[in-house]
Amino acid sequence: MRLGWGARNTHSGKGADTARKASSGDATTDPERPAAESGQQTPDAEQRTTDSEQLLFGGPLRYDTGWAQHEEAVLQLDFIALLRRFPALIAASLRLAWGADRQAARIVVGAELGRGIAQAVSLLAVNSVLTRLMTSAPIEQRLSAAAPALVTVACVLFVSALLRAASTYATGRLEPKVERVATEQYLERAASVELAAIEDDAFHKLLDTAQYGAASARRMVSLATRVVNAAISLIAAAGVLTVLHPLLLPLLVTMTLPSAWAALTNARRRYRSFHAWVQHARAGRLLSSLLTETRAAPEIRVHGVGPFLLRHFRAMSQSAEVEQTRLARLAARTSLVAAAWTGIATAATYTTLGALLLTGAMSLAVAGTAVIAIRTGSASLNTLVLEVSELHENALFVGDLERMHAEAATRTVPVGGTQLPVDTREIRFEKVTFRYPGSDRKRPALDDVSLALPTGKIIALVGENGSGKTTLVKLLAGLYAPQQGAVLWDGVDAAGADRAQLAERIAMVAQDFKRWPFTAKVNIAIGRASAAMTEERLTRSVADAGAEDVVTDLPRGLETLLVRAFTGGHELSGGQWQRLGIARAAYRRGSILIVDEPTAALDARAELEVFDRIRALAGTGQTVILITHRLASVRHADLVHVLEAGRLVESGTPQELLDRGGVYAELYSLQARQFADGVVPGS
Ligand SMILES: Nc1ncnc2c1ncn2[C@@H]1O[C@H](COP(=O)(O)OP(=O)(O)OP(=O)(O)O)[C@@H](O)[C@H]1O
Repeated sequence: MRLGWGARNTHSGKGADTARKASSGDATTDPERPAAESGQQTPDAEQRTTDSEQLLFGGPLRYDTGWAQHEEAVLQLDFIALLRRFPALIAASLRLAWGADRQAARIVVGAELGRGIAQAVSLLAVNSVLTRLMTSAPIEQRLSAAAPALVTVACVLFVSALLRAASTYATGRLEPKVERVATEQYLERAASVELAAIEDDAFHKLLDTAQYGAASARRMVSLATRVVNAAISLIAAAGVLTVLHPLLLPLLVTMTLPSAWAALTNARRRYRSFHAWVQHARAGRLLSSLLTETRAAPEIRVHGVGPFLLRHFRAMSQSAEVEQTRLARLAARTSLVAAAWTGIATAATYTTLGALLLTGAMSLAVAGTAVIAIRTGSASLNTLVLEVSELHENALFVGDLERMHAEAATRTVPVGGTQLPVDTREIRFEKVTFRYPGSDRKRPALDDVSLALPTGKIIALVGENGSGKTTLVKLLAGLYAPQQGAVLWDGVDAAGADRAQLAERIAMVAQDFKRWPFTAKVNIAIGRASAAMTEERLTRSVADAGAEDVVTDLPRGLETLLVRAFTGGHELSGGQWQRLGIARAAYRRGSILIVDEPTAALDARAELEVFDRIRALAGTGQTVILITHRLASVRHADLVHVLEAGRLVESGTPQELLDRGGVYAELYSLQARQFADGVVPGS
């Protein structure tokens, strides 16, 4: 049995094409080449990715724009592009650090610049020491001549140590701040987008990849520090080498190129693999959390779902392990090639030094300094290349975060807009047609619906499953905008209205309202999280919802934590939760109260009571939009709209609809007959 996540897998957009091209790269005889040079996946990798996609999604993954952009990002991981981006990377790290803590950023930059200069001075001082020691003068004279330079070396080392300590402290202070700021921005953006974006799988993938951006931003701080330090000490070593002999600098570069190539090749592979496997990783995490989740626990035990989930988890982990092994194998091979290349270049460097010494083109003192400078320089260059490639790799993840910010900005709930009439008398749906974004269903969820919702009344929405009732109230609450037609508040189109003002007026008990893992008190007061919590308002809301018994039964009353698996945690029944949900909506005190299936989990007595309360709320001037399948409860409604397959088929008072003998009357008599059958056996 397949798990079938990501059912919509037949995407044929531009992004999908790019991704398909990317994953069907030329099969070459060198398994490294496609990943390392052409940016294409190996046939092996392609096969395995496809296998995992089959396992996960029952077909090819639906790639989207994010993917195409990652392709570009991967292709940017070549040496020239890296060099070109170097200043931008350092600037990006600085910006992050500056935004998080200016003082610490100043200390890091100052200390690292100081350390680089200290390194150059110490190299020159070492050269001076060697030159003075390697003369033919008596040893005492040589030592006293070298003494000032030796003191300089000691002082420089001392200053360098102090600077290092300062840099370590400031970097340590900066890193968590950078991560916090980046994480906060990520969460803030994610929470501010339209509901449609959250439901869009392409945006979700972007959210997935971008979540690593904050940790990468944190790493970029210390990496940038090390890069700056290595760059300065490399410049110092290169300067000294050029002064000593012009041949030495190219030799130093040749020695270091192989590790640069290896680092970049491996970084590119890792990044590419990450993007190919990110949804796989999320699905794996989801599976493991299902196995430990309290709500899934009963079914796991009664239906024996555990082994099934475990089997899938194992299969997914194993395919991920295969990918890790592939990466490790390729990395080992690349390192081996790089090491051989470095060995040859090092031998050539020291042979050249020997030849220069033998031919008398270089003195012994200069050769000694050259060896030290080459060692320092190659160490710096190695560090530089490794750190720059790592910096770049992390910058790609920060790039994902920036892309997510940019995408989120285009999908954010708009701020400001037309003011809604203060005392709206009627909300009208005018020829509204709505299809869920990305939906491939033939018929829209709402199809050319025109209806009126007079305020201050109880209006019931009735219809069979999937007829569009919930969709209609979601449009009313401004969670979606219709593709055709308009929702008019006394003639003002809600599409251009101030969304904050619109939301302000709505209180909603959705079918699947959130059961927050907090105390009962918070679960109610979260209905208006921006307002200060007051006891009076809490007590009123509990009473309005008829939830007094629920609260009294709780071990610590409103202070009881409503989540199992935490110390002192308590679980409510479905009906008890439902009453708390209504209390939450009552606490919100919106002028329009939407209740979607408010009594589905209630017993007969509670149901009657809840409807009485809801009617009482309408009596205070609140508009109540009621969605229910229990038609007996609808008889007190002022107006009933009946939906069928996304279309409005009937409207009127309950009595009018019964008299008309249409859909409503049919559904009503069906329910009444069931009830009568139960009461009067044999009838
Ligand atoms: N988020 C969504 N994305 C895509 N399609 C959706 C979404 N929510 C609902 N639909 C589809 O829209 C149609 C109307 O659904 P809606 O939830 O409005 O029906 P309903 O009348 O409230 O049904 P029920 O009585 O079962 O709650 C259904 O065909 C459903 O599959």
